[in-house]
Amino acid sequence: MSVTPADVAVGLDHVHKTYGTHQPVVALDDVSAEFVRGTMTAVTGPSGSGKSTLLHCAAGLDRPGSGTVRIGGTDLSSMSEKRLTELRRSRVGFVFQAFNLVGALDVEQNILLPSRLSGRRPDPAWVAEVIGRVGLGDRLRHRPAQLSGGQQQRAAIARALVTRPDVIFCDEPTGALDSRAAADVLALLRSAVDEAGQTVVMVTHDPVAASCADRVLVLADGRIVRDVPQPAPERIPGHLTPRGSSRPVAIREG
Ligand SMILES: Nc1ncnc2c1ncn2[C@@H]1O[C@H](COP(=O)(O)OP(=O)(O)OP(=O)(O)O)[C@@H](O)[C@H]1O
Repeated sequence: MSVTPADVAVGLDHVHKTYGTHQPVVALDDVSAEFVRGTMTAVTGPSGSGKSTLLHCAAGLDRPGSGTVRIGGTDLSSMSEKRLTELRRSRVGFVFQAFNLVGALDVEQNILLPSRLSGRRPDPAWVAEVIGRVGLGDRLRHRPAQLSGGQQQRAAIARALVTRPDVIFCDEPTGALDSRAAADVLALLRSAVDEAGQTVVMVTHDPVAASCADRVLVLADGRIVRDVPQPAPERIPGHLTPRGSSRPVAIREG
């Protein structure tokens, strides 16, 4: 099936990124990739291969030295920092290994923070649905430090979902979690793709997480060295929603 420009949620075209000037490190070396709407892509590869740099450039958190990045057809290179921030707030969600919740705010305040920052009042019914999906209805008044790692990551996913972003970028979302909590997080990300049609781009070292994606990109030395569609389904944990299924994903409460 051919991909039209309208199908592309995020596109990188000949992206180069170098750090430092005296002894420059080439982090991305002529990377081109298209992330299709309504799909989950895992980006994997050895330490230092450029995964986080790719994610940061694709999400508009960092600017490439050359090449172009497009989100929903909008070229980020000519945008001012202010417009880039607005675009990130309205179109992009982030989930990080370290959760990045604000310790002084409770769960509900954390979940609503991106909406507050963008000055948009989210639909209360949608907020309730997101909170229900991540199974944190009875933890809304808790601070992040009072939650388990898995609960904190589910709060971070709710925070990413609440603005209904086109794309959710994840950097090692299961890296700090045990296997059960990781499975819950992967199920939530999968349902964002399969049920809400969102696009997930996930950096991961975890082969189980990668096997939940529709496609795996492997980086080495700043280049894409493999592009694997449909990784082996037998490696997908049995309790996750299979690709293409519309079955709801049950998340444990608590
Ligand atoms: N701020 C920086 N200054 C200098 N070099 C950097 C910087 N950030 C990354 N690098 C270098 O760029 C290269 C790619 O780094 P990057 O963090 O993207 O790799 P990674 O694949 O995500 O690694 P890991 O799996 O260890 O997180 C590495 O050689 C790294 O040392």
